[in-house]
Amino acid sequence: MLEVKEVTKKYGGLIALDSVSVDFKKEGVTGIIGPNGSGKTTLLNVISGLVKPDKGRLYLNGADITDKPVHLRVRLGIARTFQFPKYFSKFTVLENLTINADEDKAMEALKLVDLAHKANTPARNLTMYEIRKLEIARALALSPRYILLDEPLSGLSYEESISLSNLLKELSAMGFSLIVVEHKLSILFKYAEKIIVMASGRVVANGTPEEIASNRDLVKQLGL
Ligand SMILES: Nc1ncnc2c1ncn2[C@@H]1O[C@H](COP(=O)(O)OP(=O)(O)OP(=O)(O)O)[C@@H](O)[C@H]1O
Repeated sequence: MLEVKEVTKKYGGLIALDSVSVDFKKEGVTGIIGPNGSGKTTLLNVISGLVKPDKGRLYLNGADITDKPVHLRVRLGIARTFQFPKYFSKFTVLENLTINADEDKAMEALKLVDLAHKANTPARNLTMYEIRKLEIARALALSPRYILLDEPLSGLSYEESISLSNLLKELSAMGFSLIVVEHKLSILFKYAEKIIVMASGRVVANGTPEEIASNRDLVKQLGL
């Protein structure tokens, strides 16, 4: 279990996270939703170790990981993807993975996302859909237990979004725990088991997709 306990992060006078507490179980898909600027990406950054909280602690299976740097969190099983994909366009798909993983692990990960046939293609020749899969494969090659995904469907067509969400569902069924920041709610609500709603740096609701969608006041208030 991954636990975020009363985490606060300020940027100058702006409170990006305001005493956020939330638990993530080991399996399944948790969606994080909320208006622009509500703190979703900052929460992923704090969990992955890119951003250090001003207050609060993070625990992985009971162990305090608050002061652990990114690479140690990766070793403990926390990997991520980015809203704006980070990859080396001149490198091949496989080379983009072998920067951080051995070739066997990298090929295994590419097979999981159905990108093995593009292993030797330079990343610059990929479509956005394939780049999103490359990012997921790069996370998978690190043998994670948790994968944090920041808007994985961004820039994809409806059909591509459905395909990618099916892939995420499969990964979840294989035992990976996914934490997904997403704006495409109708698709997210079909494959997430739990939804966390953020507003102004706080968790304002959490529940099943059905519970959140039936909370009309909340949906209206947040413009979701
Ligand atoms: N590095 C930073 N420096 C200053 N302010 C920041 C920084 N990162 C985030 N913020 C601010 O913190 C707040 C929360 O940002 P965050 O990116 O976490 O929101 P978000 O919910 O992910 O938004 P979006 O849906 O637009 O991606 C915003 O007001 C943002 O401008």
